[in-house]
Amino acid sequence: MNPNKNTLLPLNNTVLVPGARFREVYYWDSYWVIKGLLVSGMTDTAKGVIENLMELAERYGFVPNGARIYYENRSQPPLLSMMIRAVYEKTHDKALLKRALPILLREHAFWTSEPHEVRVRDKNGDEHRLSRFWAHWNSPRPESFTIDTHVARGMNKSRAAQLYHDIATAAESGWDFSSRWMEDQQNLRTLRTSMIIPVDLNAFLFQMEKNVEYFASILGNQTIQTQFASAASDRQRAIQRILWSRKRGQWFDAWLSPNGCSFSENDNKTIVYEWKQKRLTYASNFVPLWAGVLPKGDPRRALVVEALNKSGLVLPAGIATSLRNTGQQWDFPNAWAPLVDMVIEGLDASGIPRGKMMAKAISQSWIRSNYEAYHQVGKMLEKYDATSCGKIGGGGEYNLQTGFGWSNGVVLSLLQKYGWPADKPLFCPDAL
Ligand SMILES: OC[C@H]1O[C@H](O[C@H]2O[C@H](CO)[C@@H](O)[C@H](O)[C@H]2O)[C@H](O)[C@@H](O)[C@@H]1O
Repeated sequence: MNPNKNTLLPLNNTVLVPGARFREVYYWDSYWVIKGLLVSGMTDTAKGVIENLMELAERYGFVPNGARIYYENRSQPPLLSMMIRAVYEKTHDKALLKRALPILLREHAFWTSEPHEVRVRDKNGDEHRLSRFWAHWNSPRPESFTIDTHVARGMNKSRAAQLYHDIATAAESGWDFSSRWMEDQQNLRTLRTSMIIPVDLNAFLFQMEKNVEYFASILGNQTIQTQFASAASDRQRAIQRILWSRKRGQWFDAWLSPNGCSFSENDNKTIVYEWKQKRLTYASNFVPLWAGVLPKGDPRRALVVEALNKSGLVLPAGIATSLRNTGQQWDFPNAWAPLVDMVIEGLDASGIPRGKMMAKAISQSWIRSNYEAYHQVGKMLEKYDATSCGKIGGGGEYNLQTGFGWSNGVVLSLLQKYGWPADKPLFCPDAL
């Protein structure tokens, strides 16, 4: 392949792609692809997937959205450390950790420096640092150029540039697109992605910090171990003070005020934003349970399990992404394998008996629905519809894609975890 005539970024190891339209490596998809590879005993291939991402991170200082030239302006949800942990737990390969550590430090610096990192104060006036998504781009996305220019029609140059930035930033979040990032929760023209502190991103960064602490402890690097233990505990405190709602038993995204801000006491040049939780229901509100933000035995875990149970997101065929049907793909009624997996794993690890039961029940309805849809379409799908067993997903700017990397990975890992009860039919109840 001639890199001057192709948008693909060259990689040195086996490449696994999501499928159909998506013929290149994607960052956060790779975590669930690796889960599937590990279930299939393909550990070396999984290592190769990680090596590809590490090479990209060495080249750019972060892992790009995907292996295409037009994805160089942004990353995606940072799950590299989770991929490394999954492979390490199978192989105990210290050489992998040794190679990964400096790369993870660079990736951490990318997410914890401006403009990704922002400062906010809690109700007691204590200052905290949390991160947001932020693409370095303010033009239409090359891969969806006509669509983006259409969305920005009639806007003046600077308003359009701001919108293009928030569109690309939504792509960095992996949730492209969702009412979650819209001021009025229905119109793409009101996207404000870069002015939101997202729950899931900070949960992923907490995990990254805990993983780096763990890897450093294995490698005997006490300085990094201590530094990251303290980074994780700072973020845990910030997540609890800014994003948690005890009353609602879940975490909510915080919206930054573009006008309301002051300067940091420690350094009078850095902006400290005013913020407000937007208390809307999204599957991402429950990601911190998966990421272990609440320690083992913490009574708040039971509140989260109860809140999820009553959220309206748990439906007959999986977990809905949101409660709002906007026609966007990261909204109701779509159910996505990565979100379903994080919810199931979080419930299972909660230590709450009801949570464990819910995890198993959601897993069964998900496997059934995937199986039924496979039977109808002959392929695994990118997303499903949570409202009814076997129903396929839709919405958004492109047609439903088949293949599909993360759906395959999640179904394999759930089958490995729970098996399938011999006395239970695999087809949807009303299809029998
Ligand atoms: O081409 C449109 C957009 O497509 C990608 O996003 C969607 O597919 C990815 C691959 O499965 C997935 O990681 C992402 O969560 C999906 O929303 C791409 O990541 C976007 O940057 C791109 O504009």
